[in-house]
Amino acid sequence: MTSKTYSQPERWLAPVASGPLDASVELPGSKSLNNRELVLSALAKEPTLLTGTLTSRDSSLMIDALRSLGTQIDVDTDGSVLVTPKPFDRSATIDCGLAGTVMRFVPPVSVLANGDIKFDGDEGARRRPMHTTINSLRALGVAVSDEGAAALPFTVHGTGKVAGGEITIDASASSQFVSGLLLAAARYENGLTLRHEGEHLPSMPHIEMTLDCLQKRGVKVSSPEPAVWRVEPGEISGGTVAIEPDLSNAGPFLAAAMVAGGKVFIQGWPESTTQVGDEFDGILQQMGAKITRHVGGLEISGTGAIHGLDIDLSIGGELTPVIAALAAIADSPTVIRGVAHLRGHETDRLAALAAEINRLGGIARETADGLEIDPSNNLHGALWRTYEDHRMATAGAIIGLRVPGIEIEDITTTSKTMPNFASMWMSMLGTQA
Ligand SMILES: O=C(O)C1=C[C@@H](OP(=O)(O)O)[C@@H](O)[C@H](O)C1
Ligand SMILES: C=C(OP(=O)(O)O)C(=O)O
Repeated sequence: MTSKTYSQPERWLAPVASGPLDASVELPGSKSLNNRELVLSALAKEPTLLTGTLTSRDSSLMIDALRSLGTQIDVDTDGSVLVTPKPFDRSATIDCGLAGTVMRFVPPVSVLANGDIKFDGDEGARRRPMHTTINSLRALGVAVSDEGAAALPFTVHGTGKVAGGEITIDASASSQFVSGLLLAAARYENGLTLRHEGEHLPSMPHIEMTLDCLQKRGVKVSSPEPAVWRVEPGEISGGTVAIEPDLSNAGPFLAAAMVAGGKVFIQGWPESTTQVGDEFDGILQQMGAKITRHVGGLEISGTGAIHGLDIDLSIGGELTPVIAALAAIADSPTVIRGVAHLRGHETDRLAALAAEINRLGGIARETADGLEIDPSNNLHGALWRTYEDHRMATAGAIIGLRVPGIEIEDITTTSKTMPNFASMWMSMLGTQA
């Protein structure tokens, strides 16, 4: 399982923008919402129809994982997905690929199975932090066997029910440890009171997204004090749930308008959302963009001028590669702070971004919890390594709009959350005046 790749690696020469853009972009569904709603649908008391879903490696891995537990999932050609909950009555082997949402969300669900559920994933997944998930399941009284490394692979020995109650975890390395437990907790006999004690708590909006998804399905949730959450035991409703467009994946397209100049309209930008990608609005304005919200979407326009900034991105670490790419071609220095946990993402993103920006003749330094990036007059084409990371590939494409000759090592890494990235990028450029 560990050597499995989704598709053959494919080099891709990033296209240079030859003029200002005038594009309208339709994004695929949000990975974070999609995979939360798949989990909640499998745990619900009745079927759920999901519309506007994401079709990508991470969503397929989640569908396969929930099917392996027993859930019936019917995928329609129009992109809607009907999830019919069924008993988790069997043992199973689950491939997490490189998906944080699968490796952190499915184990707390699998404790409800009557059987042994084995989890493994890509080679890179075996390096991602999993100790908090494993420790938290043990704290709930569930037997988990690992190979001593508190990482993938491991097996959850489900008995069909869990008492729940109160546990304390350290979620410094990922908010997904919190979200995974909260998503499953309404099905624990006594619900769950979850307390985080640790140095950092990254990605708060993702935790708020989890609470919001639960609440919308009739689950009683609360946060009695900071870093403490309570999920009452109870039924999870089904019905019809629409998945919003992925605002984190809007990042490269928004950045494109700033690099090439001109404007890009993102279709379906929600008026209100729990997605942290909404933060691009304020951040990119600080970097020089003009943003206007319209009914039905958001429009960004740029002039090609990009300014550096000093920013704490702890609330949205997954936005870092886009900001770092813009910083590499900005006219003033950038400091990105508060994202030490990015070292446990698809790859060590701080090391990867610094190495690749420097390979192009840029000036980037890793700090303990982020990056410092200075303007450079020496940017040139080179290989841009992708480290199996979708956001490394799209970051390279952003710089490639300005700097000729950037070859993306493997563009198929974008299949993790946006398999059509390359063709969407080309059609956006096809609109150049
Ligand atoms: O819950 C989620 O859907 C996510 C939470 C965040 O994880 P971390 O807190 O590990 O950064 C984010 O980076 C990831 O892309 C998706
Ligand atoms: C960190 C990310 O993914 P994952 O859900 O695998 O953690 C990401 O998409 O930026």
